[in-house]
Amino acid sequence: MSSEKYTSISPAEFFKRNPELAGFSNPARALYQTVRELVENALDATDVHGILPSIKVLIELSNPEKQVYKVNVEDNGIGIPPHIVPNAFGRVLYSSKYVLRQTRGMYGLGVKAAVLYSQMYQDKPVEVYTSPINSKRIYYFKLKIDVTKNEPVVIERYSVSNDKGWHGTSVTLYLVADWQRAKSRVYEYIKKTYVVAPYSEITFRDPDGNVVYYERITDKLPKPPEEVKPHPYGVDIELIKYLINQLKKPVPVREFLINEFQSIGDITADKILELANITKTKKVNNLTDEEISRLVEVMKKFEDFRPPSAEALSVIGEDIIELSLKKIFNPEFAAAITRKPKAYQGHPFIVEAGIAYGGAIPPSPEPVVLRYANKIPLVYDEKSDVIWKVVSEEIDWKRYGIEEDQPPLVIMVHLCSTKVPYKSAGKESIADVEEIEKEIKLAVMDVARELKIYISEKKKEEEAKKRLITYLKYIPEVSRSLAIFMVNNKEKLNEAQNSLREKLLELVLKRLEIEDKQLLEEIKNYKVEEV
Ligand SMILES: Nc1ncnc2c1ncn2[C@@H]1O[C@H](COP(=O)(O)OP(=O)(O)OP(=O)(O)O)[C@@H](O)[C@H]1O
Repeated sequence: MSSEKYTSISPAEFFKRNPELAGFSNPARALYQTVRELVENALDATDVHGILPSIKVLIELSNPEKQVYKVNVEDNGIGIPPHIVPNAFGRVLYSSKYVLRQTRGMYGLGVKAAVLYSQMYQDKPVEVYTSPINSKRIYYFKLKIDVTKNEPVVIERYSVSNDKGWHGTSVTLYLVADWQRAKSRVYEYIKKTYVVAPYSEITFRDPDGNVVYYERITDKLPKPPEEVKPHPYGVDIELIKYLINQLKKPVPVREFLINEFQSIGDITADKILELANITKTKKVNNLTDEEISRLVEVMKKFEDFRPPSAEALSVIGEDIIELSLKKIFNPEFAAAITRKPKAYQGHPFIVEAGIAYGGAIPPSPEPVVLRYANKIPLVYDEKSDVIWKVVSEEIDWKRYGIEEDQPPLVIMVHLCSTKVPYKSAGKESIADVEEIEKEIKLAVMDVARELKIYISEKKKEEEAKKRLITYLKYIPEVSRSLAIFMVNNKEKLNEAQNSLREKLLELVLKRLEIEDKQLLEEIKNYKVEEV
């Protein structure tokens, strides 16, 4: 007889048992991941809603004996309505981001995974202060998660008057962590976050008391993403059933298609229903399972839909990428490209790429690859990411004029989508979806071509300079001989010699088509005295 025991566990219990799936695999990574989840929520509560972010991050050693660290992140975002707070922080898989709009968050897990990790090894609850926009009160909550029930347990709550009109959220978590091992990743994460959001102001105080302040360098916020309806290419049977269940009252299937999906108008709805052999006027609640299945099949194969709307996406933009690359790496060359929107399985996506070369970039056997997804810098698991695969395996850099064994090269790639295909809930690497891989390759090739032009022009200039220097060496001697030949008056000899020098120099420069103004100046100054 079998002695197997069958039980079910709650989502909270599942992530408590498997914290590594959410990125909490050890005390160092847990600290990094906590900062990340809080900062991402802070940014989602600001830039996505058209607010210029001001974010404060603080990490402090709270109990040296047990290595308990306090992490506090405060934002000036939209705040959280008080009746939502307990679930937002205490119920795994509860989110405001299960809609079709590009946000950093998408699973409804991040901050709860941090709370779960926090309460596993120390006893202080999570603390939240929040005030929604225009709220007259600031609300305070202290809570934990009941892991078995996947429910918040509110330990303390109160509210105070919001005299100064503050809005935003401040979250404090305590966790057993390893700052020394997390340090470089936390710094890297904050810096890379700021790089693609230079419209933010970020203050970071670390446990050693060091304060870094990233000032806002532009007030220009990227266009916030808009919520969109699902695209028919992304449809499945369960989605149709879900959308039908969400309706306040049953409507005819034709109206349902037009109202609930993007890219379906009167004519397209008629065509789809004809192909699926469903009566237009049939109410959706009367559709059989077989009819829904036929409808899905037709929608997936229908070729005349417009591609998914890119309104739901918010890119970083070529200007900001180029500016940031120049600011951080101080290269001799930088370029960026934002490609046109594309789609995979009904999800719109855009790939952006940037390249920086030379200057202060140190030579390295492998290029430095900066990976971003929905404006989140991806810091861990580089080698398992499709971006790495494209940059290191699919591009033949020699074809783009890079001949060094250790090129001073930085490649930046940003994927934005309403659905980023992460490999795990820790959101550190992107899966190799064919359409996305192809776009990444095209984007990197676009910027690499610009680099190729730059390198080949630079080479031409350098060769010309070398030739020129050879010619220049002969100019004084040639002009002296010619001058002796031309004038017999000793007093005029110098004058003639100088004028011949000038003319010969001009001729050589013209013949070599030197156009680089700086180089020209250098050569003119270099001329006679040094030769
Ligand atoms: N600082 C904040 N300001 C406003 N709302 C917040 C803030 N932090 C959390 N929330 C709300 O709490 C919800 C849950 O956050 P959580 O980090 O658990 O998941 P998520 O951000 O939705 O998705 P993901 O798991 O992918 O990060 C968010 O969807 C948001 O509505």
